[in-house]
Amino acid sequence: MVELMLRRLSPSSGVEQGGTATLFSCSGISLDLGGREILREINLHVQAGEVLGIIGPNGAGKTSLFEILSGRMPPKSGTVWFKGENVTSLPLHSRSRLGIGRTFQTPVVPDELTVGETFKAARQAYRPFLTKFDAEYGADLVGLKISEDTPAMQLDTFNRRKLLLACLLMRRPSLLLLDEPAAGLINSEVDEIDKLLRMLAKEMDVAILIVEHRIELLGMIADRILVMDAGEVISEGLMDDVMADPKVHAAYFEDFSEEADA
Ligand SMILES: Nc1ncnc2c1ncn2[C@@H]1O[C@H](COP(=O)(O)OP(=O)(O)OP(=O)(O)O)[C@@H](O)[C@H]1O
Repeated sequence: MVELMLRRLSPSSGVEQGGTATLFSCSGISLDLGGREILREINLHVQAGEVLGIIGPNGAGKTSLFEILSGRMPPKSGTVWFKGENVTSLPLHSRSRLGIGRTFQTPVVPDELTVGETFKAARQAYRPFLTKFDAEYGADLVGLKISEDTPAMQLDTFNRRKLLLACLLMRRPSLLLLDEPAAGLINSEVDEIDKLLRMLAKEMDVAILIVEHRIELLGMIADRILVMDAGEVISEGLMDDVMADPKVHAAYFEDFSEEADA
């Protein structure tokens, strides 16, 4: 009992941090793959309605971190907390049920299904099964205006991203893990994603962790930025502050000079 209380009151449990209720957090996350250290002692936290942007040069470990936070991969060590509970050992589908939704860099849609069938499969993916109204709610939120009979494979990148996001949103998640949601989009589409994410966070209180290379998008929507390099967090804070951090300059500058030398 005492241990449980300590767990609940511990800052790393994410219940109370800096005077604000933390919805989701991780502490001491490390990961090895193929005999290499990929992540080392990562800590982060996010509260309801907050947008945390994650940036870093290629290979910094951002996607690997999302694999762990979403439950697709176990860490070597460390803990993931959601709504005050330790969810480190829960797989992806169990975390989805609790209210964690994740999107991927590449918006892969089902080969053989239409838009309507994709929604149906998502509605029935796990209990509680959802209704057509839930699917319409998700489609309305993202502004998806495509006939149900359209094969999902025929959708362009933007509508694929919208379809996949709608399938997540119809479950009313309280946390979204978004891996480069603007990749492959043109500027007007990025603006639409920007508005949608702001609405989800600020009007619907959804917490968002977003990995994104487009600094201008993050500058508009992120409340805080966390910068990763070579598997570690090297800077954290407001966008202007992290961009002025010499460690961040060094991480990007060294990467670019290595690319130029190659
Ligand atoms: N299955 C794996 N086995 C071995 N190494 C891996 C594996 N997956 C990723 N890595 C390595 O882990 C490191 C981090 O990769 P990761 O994709 O997480 O970085 P990232 O920051 O998301 O990069 P990008 O911005 O290019 O998407 C890279 O060096 C990558 O080569």
